[in-house]
Amino acid sequence: IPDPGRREELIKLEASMRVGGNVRLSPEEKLLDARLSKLMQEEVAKEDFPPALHFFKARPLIRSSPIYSLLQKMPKGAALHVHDFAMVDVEWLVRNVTYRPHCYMCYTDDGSLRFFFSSGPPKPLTQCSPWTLLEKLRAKMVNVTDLDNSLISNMTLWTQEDPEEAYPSQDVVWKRFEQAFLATLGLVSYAPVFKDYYHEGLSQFYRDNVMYVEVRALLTQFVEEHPDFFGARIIYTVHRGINASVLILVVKEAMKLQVDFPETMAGFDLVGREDTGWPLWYFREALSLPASQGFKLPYFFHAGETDQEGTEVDQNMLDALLFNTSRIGHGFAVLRHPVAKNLSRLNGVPLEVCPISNQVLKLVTDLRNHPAAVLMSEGHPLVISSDDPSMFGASGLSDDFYEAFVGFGGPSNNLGSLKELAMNSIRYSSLPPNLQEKAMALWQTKWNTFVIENL
Ligand SMILES: O=c1[nH]cnc2c1ncn2[C@@H]1O[C@H](CO)[C@@H](O)[C@H]1O
Repeated sequence: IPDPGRREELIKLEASMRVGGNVRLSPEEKLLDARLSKLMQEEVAKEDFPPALHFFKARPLIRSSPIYSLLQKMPKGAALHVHDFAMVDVEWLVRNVTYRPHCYMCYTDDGSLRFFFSSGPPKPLTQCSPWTLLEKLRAKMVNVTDLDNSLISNMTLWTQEDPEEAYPSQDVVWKRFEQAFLATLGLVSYAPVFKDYYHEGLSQFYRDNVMYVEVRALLTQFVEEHPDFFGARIIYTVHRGINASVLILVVKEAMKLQVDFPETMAGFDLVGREDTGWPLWYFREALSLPASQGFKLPYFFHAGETDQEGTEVDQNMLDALLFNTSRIGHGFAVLRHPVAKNLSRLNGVPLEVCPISNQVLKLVTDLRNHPAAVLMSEGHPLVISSDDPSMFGASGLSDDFYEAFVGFGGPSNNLGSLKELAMNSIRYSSLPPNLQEKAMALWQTKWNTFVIENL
């Protein structure tokens, strides 16, 4: 016969193990926590429970939730997993960038877009329509809005259609995803646009109360204009489809960048779909190069962004840890790899969890079933990030924080969980210790204000 006292004890023990389970709350924080807990009860009682729905359908429900408005105002710390060309609202790219002079456009045979800035017509691309100057095209059109809307939908996965019908498989969604990146690339890799793009990207995160970003980006004048922003660092990346011999050259380049720009370079990573790319072990010679020369090149590997069991790629998490990765991008496969999971925990190597990305790219349907729901309950080191917000119709970090906070454990979470997640993002960032301390102190001040203002 269970002893009620013992039961109580075990429930408390579990609660103390969660992310944030040991955070002690001040009297003010307790008041806010009580309010939050009431809101959470109302949220989980909703018939259309947002984390159970595809984000494209859930977004209006999320955005009208009082929890979302709190999360928006909350100082969330750092965004540690964000891709370069997926930071800024696509609307901005079309309405601002494609209206600049010298912007050429063409359609590929499979209906995707390519752009190029050039003073005269660029060299024709194979399997692509002839280039047209957008300025000329728009001058001839009666309805430019339709054109602009079609450009927008070409550069994001966001759709009003049923997402399950639009993207029936991982193959389909990844193909569209990579095409959208290629379209964006032609706009953003033009130097004047590049500068504005990063400024705009950092602004979008800053407006969402994020104070530091780790991205494949250049430092801009943004920090001077916003002294309470800690800037951005670059994780230099290359696509995991390249040859092992080419990676040797790329890693050498990364080492050089690390020496030349120690304050901007955070380290190195490989990107692209894991299931169709080379496994990390294939690149072992190149990846061993820095350490074999006594050189410190921090790694931030994408690993375990797969639901395929037992493939070579499925070993990426363990290999990332063996190569001494500083963090793991995604780590969705973690529950199937107990040894990798223990190593990540013992060595304090956090997983960068990106809930909306995993849902849109079809690793999980209902976010309550995301592996990070288990990790949260065990107090595993993790941070929440947004991966490619512009591709998914998300904004800053708030949407992903909502999905994690409400979806991964719902009422088991409290203000302490949010506090710990935000602090984790600073603690696990690659800011050097002195800046980390400064960032944490500033974050604490912002947090106290947030608490008082939202009691
Ligand atoms: O979730 C992701 N996993 C792996 N690779 C990604 C993800 N999101 C974006 N990219 C990769 O980043 C490149 C642009 O920096 C894109 O081409 C895409 O391959």
